[in-house]
Amino acid sequence: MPTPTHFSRYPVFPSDTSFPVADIPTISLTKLQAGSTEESSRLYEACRKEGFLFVDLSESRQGQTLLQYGGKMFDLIENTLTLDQSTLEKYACDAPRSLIGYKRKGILKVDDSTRDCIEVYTLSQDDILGNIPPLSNPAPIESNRHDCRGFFESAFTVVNVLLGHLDRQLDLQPGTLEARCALDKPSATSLRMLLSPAQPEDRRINLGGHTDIGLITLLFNVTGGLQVLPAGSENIDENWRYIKPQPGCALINIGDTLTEWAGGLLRSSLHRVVSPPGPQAQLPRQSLVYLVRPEKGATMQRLKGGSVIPPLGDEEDDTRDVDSWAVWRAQQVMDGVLKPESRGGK
Ligand SMILES: O=C(O)CCC(=O)C(=O)O
Ligand SMILES: [Fe+2]
Repeated sequence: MPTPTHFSRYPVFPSDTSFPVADIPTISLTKLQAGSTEESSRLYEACRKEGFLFVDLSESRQGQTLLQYGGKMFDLIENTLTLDQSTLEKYACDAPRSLIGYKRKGILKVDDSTRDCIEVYTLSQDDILGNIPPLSNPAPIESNRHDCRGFFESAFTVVNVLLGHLDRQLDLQPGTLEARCALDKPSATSLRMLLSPAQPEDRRINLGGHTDIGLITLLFNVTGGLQVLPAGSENIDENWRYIKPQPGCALINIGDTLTEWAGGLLRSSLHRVVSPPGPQAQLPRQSLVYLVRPEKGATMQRLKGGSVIPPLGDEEDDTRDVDSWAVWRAQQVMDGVLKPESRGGK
């Protein structure tokens, strides 16, 4: 998570059993950077079994840089999403075609009778890094473009360490996964900044169960509220588990596209956001979600070569373009047609 200062602003995550916590492994970035085969196997196991893991950034220089930028982005969420509604509406996104820009509360279905209660501002990586002509964003973002760039670059540096180990574990040529999402390649990669209002009286779902569409997600939050449905559990309320934020760590989860590319070996897990547990619900909740998507023009086709990813056999290869696939899926989910569920994993 960003810095201890951000943690100290909130009551601690309650320890009573009415807020059951998921068992999520913590992997050391320093050990991965040093090439530890044991840590690499632990990473791969977590990507297959839970689809979620913490990466401890605190001992690594690159990790600490990311923590610092994460802290700055947390301040930016507050400065941006507390602007008045009419200012934010000028940047309204064009969902589901594109989520870049501002999303007000209530656009997404949580279930048949309820809508989401999260405000979101989504920043395009291409915009911040100059892969496309600049877009217009609210003033707090425009005056902090330099820090936004620092966030994207340092977050990708960390993600790239993970992708390098996944190449190795999946018996792919070194650099295979990075080459498909490199920073200078136009893509739908984005940084989602989320803010939910305080909801002390209300134990409700803020963002319905979903899987992330892209390759891999790096997430920072300070208060609880994110929940995962553990592998093998039926989708009923009692089975959902909270993910307890860990200081000095980023939370990572595998997305649908990487699961498809790897022939289902990795797990894209169903997750959702509910009111923060206990006293944490008295304050607004922020979170920062870096969603890595493949380069434009890539397809959903399974990665070939190597001895680990299973060959296709009789199944048909999915030649759809990644971005049109994502828009199609987002529309299905928004309309409540497609019931999201976990994919892949062992
Ligand atoms: O707010 C969170 O903790 C998670 C949000 C999330 O899952 C998403 O934006 O895809
Ligand atoms: Fe998500």
